[in-house]
Amino acid sequence: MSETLVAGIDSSTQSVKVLLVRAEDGVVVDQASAPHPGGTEVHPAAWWAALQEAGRGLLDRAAAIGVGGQQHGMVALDADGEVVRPALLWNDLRSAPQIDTVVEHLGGPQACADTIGSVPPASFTVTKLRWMAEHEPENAARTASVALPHDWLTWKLAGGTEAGADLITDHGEASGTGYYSPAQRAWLPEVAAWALGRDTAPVLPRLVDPGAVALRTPSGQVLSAGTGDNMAAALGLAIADGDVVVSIGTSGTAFCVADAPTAEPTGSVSGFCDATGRYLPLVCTVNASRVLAVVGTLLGVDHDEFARLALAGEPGAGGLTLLPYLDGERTPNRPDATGVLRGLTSGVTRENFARAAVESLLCSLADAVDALDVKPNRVLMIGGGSRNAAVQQLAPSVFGQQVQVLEPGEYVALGAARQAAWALSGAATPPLWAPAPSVAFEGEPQPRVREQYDALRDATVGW
Ligand SMILES: Nc1ncnc2c1ncn2[C@@H]1O[C@H](COP(=O)(O)OP(=O)(O)O)[C@@H](O)[C@H]1O
Ligand SMILES: O=C(CO)[C@@H](O)[C@H](O)COP(=O)(O)O
Repeated sequence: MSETLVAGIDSSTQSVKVLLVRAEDGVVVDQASAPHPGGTEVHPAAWWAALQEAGRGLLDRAAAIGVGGQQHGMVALDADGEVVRPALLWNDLRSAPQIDTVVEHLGGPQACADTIGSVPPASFTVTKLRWMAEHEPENAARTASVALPHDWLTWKLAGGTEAGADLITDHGEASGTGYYSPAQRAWLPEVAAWALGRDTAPVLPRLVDPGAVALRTPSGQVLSAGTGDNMAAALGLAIADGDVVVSIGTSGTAFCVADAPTAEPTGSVSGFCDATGRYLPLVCTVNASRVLAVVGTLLGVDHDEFARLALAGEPGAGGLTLLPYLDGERTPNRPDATGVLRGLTSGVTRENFARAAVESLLCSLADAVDALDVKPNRVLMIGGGSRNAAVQQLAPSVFGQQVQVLEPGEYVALGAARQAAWALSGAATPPLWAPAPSVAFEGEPQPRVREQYDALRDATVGW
């Protein structure tokens, strides 16, 4: 008897990854990836071209397909379904000035968080729509519908050509827009209309319930609702209460599952929905694996040599402290920040420079975990940066607890595949797949590392 295969897609910031997975037990039978262009403004056609390249010979073998994608990106479509302008991505912080406008419109920080689940950072789509209305009114006026990266790709897979005709999304992705209510689990079209500076709301994707069949491809394959990449990772890892996931990709994220929506008024925690009908409070930073890449490039070394150098450095990096807000920062909200290096002396070494970079990344992620305000039973680490031996070995001493590093894998794409298998099965709950293997790392707590970092972070407010 032939096995049933499903495909999971992760259309993330730097690349697209496609997994072909056995529906029955989640075993990956084939995979491929293709790069995305750099920058924070990308034409969606580039994602579609990359997906076609990576999906060749894989997607057509799947009975069902699920798409996970980088969250928040603004894909504005005109009445003919054409892209109005290149998408502004989650890490494009030009709409930071529009945060206050949105918060004021919704009645202040707490009212805003109660209405849309979050005090929106510049990543959220609503601030980008508002930016477009203020800076490109002709594009705002032409916008007939608004999708997000995974919605648009799912629509393309369904053969969509008419704006709004069959755009779909899920509650997880919708909760990152800023014109959706996690408490009511419904769109707020009036907020989208206001953001675009007009009376009529754009067409918003139809909300599909977790586990439902959303659409079909022209050849009849099931398309599940898809979701944002962090929700997909949560589904791929099948996280439970007490688990906190730390993901080190282009973004750094810390998230957990919850029974009730979050409405945190400081703006640190985004109150998302997950992909199973529950909630996913999440803290996100924009400077993650790139911090390691930038310092590694300056030192002229590859990932492995960089890790070796960092592990040969001293705890606290001999007093060298890096504040890693290289490209501005989202959490804390410092969109205009740049990186700061303190404690540079003539005794500086390559080892301590590498060490300072790893410690700074881990401290910013430890801040993210703290902002969630939960006591983790388990910290699970995923993402490209978690493959770095120095990150793995130093994380427990910075987080002050054991860290489980998941075996290298594409957990966003795996979660999207699990959602596809769920939709295909018609069952009430996702299929049970074996948990991904992980390695546990332990370490002596090093409070001095965080003290040094906290002092620099707090001394540079307003820089
Ligand atoms: N061993 C490693 N050490 C440090 N960084 C790494 C290592 N392996 C991969 N990366 C980084 O991980 C990033 C990709 O991670 P990924 O989770 O796929 O990101 P995204 O989903 O945002 O595209 C790249 O920036 C790459 O440089
Ligand atoms: O904005 C967020 C979460 O709110 C980011 O986590 C994006 O979803 C991008 O993810 P990666 O490409 O870094 O995985």
